[in-house]
Parts: sequence; C-alpha cells; structure tokens
Amino acid sequence: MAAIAIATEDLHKTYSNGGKAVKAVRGISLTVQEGESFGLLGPNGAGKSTTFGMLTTRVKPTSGSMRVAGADPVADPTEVKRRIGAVTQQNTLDRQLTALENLEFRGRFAGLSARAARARGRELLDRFGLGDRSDAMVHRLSGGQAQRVMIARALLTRPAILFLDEPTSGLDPQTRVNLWELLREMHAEGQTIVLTTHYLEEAEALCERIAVVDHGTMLASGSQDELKTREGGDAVVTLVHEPGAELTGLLGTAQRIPGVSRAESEGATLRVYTGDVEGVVPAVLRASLDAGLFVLDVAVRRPSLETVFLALTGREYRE
Ligand SMILES: Nc1ncnc2c1ncn2[C@@H]1O[C@H](COP(=O)(O)OP(=O)(O)OP(=O)(O)O)[C@@H](O)[C@H]1O
Repeated sequence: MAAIAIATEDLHKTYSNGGKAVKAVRGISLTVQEGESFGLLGPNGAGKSTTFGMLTTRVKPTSGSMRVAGADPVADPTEVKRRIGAVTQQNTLDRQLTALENLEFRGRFAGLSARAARARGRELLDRFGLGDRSDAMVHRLSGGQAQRVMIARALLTRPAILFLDEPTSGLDPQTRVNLWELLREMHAEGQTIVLTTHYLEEAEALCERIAVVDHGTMLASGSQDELKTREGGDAVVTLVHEPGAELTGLLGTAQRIPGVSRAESEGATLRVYTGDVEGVVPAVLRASLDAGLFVLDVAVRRPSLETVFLALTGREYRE
C-alpha cells in the first residue's frame, strides 16, 4: 500500500476581517496517498486557497493538525518547504531575471552547486518546451510560459509533493490543455500532485481523487467513480418553466413519479434525479403540462462531477 503524503485532521481557519470573523475553512480532514493526483474542487470562496496555504505553510491554521510529506507545517515549516514544491496563483517569478536564472536561483538556494542548478534548470525548461525561452526575461513570457516556468521551478528540487493553486486560471483553452498534458505526464512518472481548481473539467481531466469543498467544508471525497456512484449516480432532468411559475404542486407530483429518487425546485426550475431517464422524462413533462405550466427548456445530464455537486448542494455549479 502506498505511503501517506498528506493527512489533515479537522483543519479550521478563521480570519479576522476588520473585527469580523470569517470562517474560511471549517473542519477539513483529508488523506492523500503518495503518487496520487488529488484535487480540491469548489466554487470561488469555498476555502481552497486557504487550505492550500495551510498545507504549504503560508497560512497558520486556527485549529486542527496535519502532516505534509512527513513533517508538520506548523511546527516545522522549513522542513515542509524543503520537501514540497508550490505554485501559487500569483506570478512569483523574479522579473529582474531570465527564465533559466529563476530556476538556477532556486537550485542554489536549495543547496545545489551552480553547475548542477543550471543543468537541472535547462533540463526542466527543455522538458517543458521552453528550451528556446531560457534566456528570455520573465516579463517577455506569455501567461502560459510563465506558468510553466513556475512549475519547472517548483519541480527543481524533486519535491515529494507538487502543489498547484488554480494552475490554469486565466489561461486560454489551448494553453490550458497543453498544461494538463504536462501535468498528466508528471503524474504518470509518479509525481504526487495536489491542486485546487474551480473548473469541473479540470478536476475531471487531472484528478484521480477529488475533495468537493463549499463554504469551508468538505462535502465529499473519493475517486471520480466513487463520487459519481455515491453522490450523483442518478441522471438529472431539468425542466425550466416561465419566470414566476409556481412549482409547489408540481414538486409533490414529481416526487411521486416511479423512478424519481429525488425532486427539488429552484425558482421556476424543477430538477429530478433518476436512474430511469427514458421513463421519467415523459412523465415529468406530462405532470408539468397537467399543472398548467409552460416548459421553456428540458435538459438531461448524465452522472458527472456537475451532477455530484448538484446532488451535494442542491445548487447549480457556477465556475
Ligand atoms: N486574508 C484573508 N482575510 C480575510 N478573509 C479572507 C482572507 N483570505 C480569504 N478570506 C476569505 O475566506 C473565504 C475563503 O477564501 P479562499 O480564498 O480560501 O477561497 P477559494 O476557494 O480559494 O476561492 P478563490 O478561488 O476565489 O481564491 C472567502 O470568504 C474569502 O473572502
């Protein structure tokens, strides 16, 4: 069995914002195995960056405990930093230096000889398709190139865990897909990867295991299949009615339709969860018409991370 890379127990973080307490993280317990690619998925403000900050020593938890790469980020932050590589949301490259110099500098700081740091820097830039950009000043790099240099820099000291906070936020779709490819390669070579993302598609593309977070708590965690089976095994049928439609009666009827495991309404939208799409769609449409309602749109979503989020929160996922 693989060793444990990360274990957290009931992590909390409360910020004080002008005297007001902001409970950003409210009890996160998770385990990541070595070699895994693990994602913290949730909408903006869910507490992902705060959790990322605690795991990577930048944010001190209010309470709870954790082990990261065999050390304690609170008691021994220097040791944790030595063992991990972290890529934050901001561009933290030194703008006075070239791409290669940024890498060399990190290598020297970590105790490599000048020669070793330069060689490893070159190797990584080549690997990341940036061999011809090694002498470019940082401000000349595109967003995607800068992000790759930051990942290369984080990998320079062969970290036990590579942490990435929203790795493709703000990148164009093609650059995003290229970066996914790179991260998949790293992972195939055994690199443990922990990332945060608010893109369902990114979590789906990159993460073997996912923790779904919202409002500072972890709603569920598991492999994608586990989550889909456990939390969102049903397809979701959505009926959108004219604005202002009153759905109370319809909701009751929908809940009694055979094959419907759950029904809920949000404004003029009715959602039913079912394993029997073919049987339920006509029945629920009929119920809607019988209730004198006008249906604007019908949509069926097969089990996915989107339906998992819906099932967990009763809300549509908005990226
Ligand atoms: N330094 C801080 N001081 C006060 N409140 C903070 C601070 N950092 C974050 N918060 C608040 O904590 C909550 C969680 O923020 P956090 O950045 O961890 O979420 P997130 O899921 O990473 O979202 P995003 O993707 O927008 O960064 C938010 O309500 C945010 O406003």
